Amino acid sequence: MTLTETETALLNLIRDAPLASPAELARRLGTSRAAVNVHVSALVRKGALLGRGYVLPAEGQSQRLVVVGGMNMDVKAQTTAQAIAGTSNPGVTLQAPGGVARNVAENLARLGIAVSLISVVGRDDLGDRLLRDTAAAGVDVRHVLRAEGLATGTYTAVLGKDRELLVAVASMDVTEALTPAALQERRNVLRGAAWVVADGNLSRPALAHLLALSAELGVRVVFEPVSSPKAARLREVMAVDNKRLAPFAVTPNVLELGALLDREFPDEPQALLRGASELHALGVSLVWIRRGTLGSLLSTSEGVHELPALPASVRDVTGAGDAMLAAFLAALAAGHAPLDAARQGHAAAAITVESEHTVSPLLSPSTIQDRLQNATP
Ligand SMILES: Nc1ncnc2c1ncn2[C@@H]1O[C@H](COP(=O)(O)OP(=O)(O)OP(=O)(O)O)[C@@H](O)[C@H]1O
Ligand SMILES: O=c1[nH]cc([C@@H]2O[C@H](CO)[C@@H](O)[C@H]2O)c(=O)[nH]1
Repeated sequence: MTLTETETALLNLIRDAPLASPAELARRLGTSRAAVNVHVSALVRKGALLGRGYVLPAEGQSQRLVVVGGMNMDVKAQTTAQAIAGTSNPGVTLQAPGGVARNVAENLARLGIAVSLISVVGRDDLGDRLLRDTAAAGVDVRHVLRAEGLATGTYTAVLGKDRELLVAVASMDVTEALTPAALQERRNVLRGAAWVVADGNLSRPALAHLLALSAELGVRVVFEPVSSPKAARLREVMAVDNKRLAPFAVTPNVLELGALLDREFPDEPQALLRGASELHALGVSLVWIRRGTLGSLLSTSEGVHELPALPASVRDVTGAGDAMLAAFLAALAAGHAPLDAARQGHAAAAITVESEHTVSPLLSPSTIQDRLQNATP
């Protein structure tokens, strides 16, 4: 992270007087309030400040996160014998609250982080259940929109007898109701957040608006692509104005990396790192590429790291990436360095793949620590 002379001077002033107003900072720096706002945004983008209110990163400091995007009821059907296409197969089904943004929010709450969810459900029984279950897990759901005349989203996955995904259908038209205007009405929820997580379920206009709003408020955004078709939305939004709209961080798997950069990538470290460098050149500071059982690659201005996946007895991989992101952010919020935070992310993913639920009810700071200790040779 390289700071300009003015940014360094401003950071020192903020260290001395964390509660000084922008006007006061402008006076001491001999510049305008507008210029202070621009420098503060740059400091947040570079990770030197955590957000507006000029909060500096500090060990153990409690922070609030906001997650924006999709919320579904997941229906997972597993065939009990080898699946036969084009006919009815005997099997078992399980319903569990899902949706990437909702999952990330629930995992964060389970890890003790104060988290608000901005999402949308229909005015129906599934919506009631999702709101009730998500609130019970500790998420602030007061800002979830209830769309009139639209059904709550569902994600229906068919798994084969060895629990591999055969096909899945996401029915999420309701997400369109999360418009730029709906996000604008909720802008005060974003103010002062340590991070905003945006998922790829957001429509292009909503994503563009959220990125612009977060830049204006000086809040860092991490974009979780969800799937390769949805990842392409960020590419299209950034093509308009990548300097202003690039998120601070992105967490694609290999296919989604391809969609972000509009070409295919082989799952090889050198090729993936070239992709990460291209994203850095577009203004993304942190790129964390997921490689399933091969682990992940983390690329920041501090360097590049290859991380292994932790051993696990897999029951259902749904939601592993969501838990991994949540544990990573929870660790960053607690003052850990990105590499250590990423290790905690892999431990959370291992705990999640062992659960039949999309969010493991066993996830907690202590189960993550146990998992890491057991994984150390
Ligand atoms: N079969 C597996 N065995 C052990 N760990 C796994 C397995 N699949 C995934 N994981 C763990 O979960 C992490 C996230 O999974 P993956 O890399 O597939 O990301 P993703 O495609 O974003 O996940 P998601 O299924 O949530 O969309 C992996 O990096 C790894 O730590
Ligand atoms: O298009 C989408 N497909 C799947 C999901 C969700 O992904 C979760 C697993 O990572 C799962 O809960 C599903 O609802 C989504 O939010 N959007």
